[in-house]
Amino acid sequence: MPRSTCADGTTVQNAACCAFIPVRDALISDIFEGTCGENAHSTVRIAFHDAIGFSTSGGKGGGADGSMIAFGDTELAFSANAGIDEIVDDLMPFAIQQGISFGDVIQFGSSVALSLCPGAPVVQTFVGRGNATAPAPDGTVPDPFNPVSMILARMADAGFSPDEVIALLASHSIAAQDEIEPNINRSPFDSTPGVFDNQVFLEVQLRGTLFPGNGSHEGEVESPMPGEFRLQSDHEFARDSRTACTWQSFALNQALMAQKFSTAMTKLSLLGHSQSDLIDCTEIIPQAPPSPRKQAFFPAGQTHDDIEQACATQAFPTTLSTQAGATTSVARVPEQ
Ligand code: HEM
Ligand SMILES: [Ca+2]
Ligand SMILES: [Ca+2]
Repeated sequence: MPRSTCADGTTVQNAACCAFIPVRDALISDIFEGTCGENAHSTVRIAFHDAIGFSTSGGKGGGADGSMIAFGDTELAFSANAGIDEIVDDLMPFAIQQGISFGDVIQFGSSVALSLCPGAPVVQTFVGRGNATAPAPDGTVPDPFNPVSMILARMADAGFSPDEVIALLASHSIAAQDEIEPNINRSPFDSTPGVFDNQVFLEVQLRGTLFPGNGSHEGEVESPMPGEFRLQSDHEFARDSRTACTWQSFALNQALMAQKFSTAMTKLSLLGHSQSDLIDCTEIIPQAPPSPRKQAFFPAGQTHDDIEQACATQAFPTTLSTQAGATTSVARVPEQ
């Protein structure tokens, strides 16, 4: 098939992708403000919450269909979706103005958001989703206080293996909480929330010693450093025999993490769809800048002694270095 030339001079395999070039540019400038900040993070989160309303055995929604926006009156009232309303307020009028479906604004938007986060992989990205016909029922999105078995069972019901779940949790490298403890909103899950690195896998493996805010809350456990917030579910995934070795493998290998995440994200974005019904527009997704480092580091003041070894078959290596300087508080992600 001959390549088509778009209005801006870009050539693409499928002419339908031309229409998404101005959409991409407007997302970057108007929604994400050119940075891997709150709105980029929230768009990756809604990509999960919208898509996971799906079961391989049916009856749990249409997957990556934009139902989180189209049926927001229903789905945004579910407690696991607390806080998602903010990004819906941005993406809903944007999609209408651009003339694209809610399912596409979420999944295409997530891939574009990732392109602003240094270290993130390009995610194979499809467009052409139709409109949602019904809301997802409550209970499809895991809560951070759910036991590992329960989260793995829910994810398996949607078609994901334990290894794929851990790969998707690389997203918590560009993440913060607002809703569990609103007093310390925007407190991140790792010390580098603007970088898609593997710090979250290393830092969640460190011994928890403090609560960053005012004591404990449901779904929260102690974190290793001031300002950092740790989800109970992340903590348990890092220590459960079913997932600990995969968790550690990502702490030790950023390239592996990025590659497994990318594949799992594409799978997520296709829930409820046949790939052959959609159009592959990956070639208009920009490549993110590289991560500033190739290896994870111990935050200042922490060493290998602070690792809670959990993988039974491979010891955490002693080769990673400690960041220079005194322990500092992890800064909140600025509000957008
Ligand atoms: C599997 C179990 C998971 C649980 C229990 C979980 C739980 C949470 C919680 C409680 C928050 C904080 C929300 C708030 O208070 O504002 C959060 C944030 C986030 N989650 Fe997850 N999550 C899971 C999986 C995922 C997956 C699979 C993705 C994407 C692929 C994802 C992406 C994010 C992102 C990007 C944020 C940050 C949002 C922001 O900073 O605005 N999470 N998650
Ligand atoms: Ca959905
Ligand atoms: Ca990070």
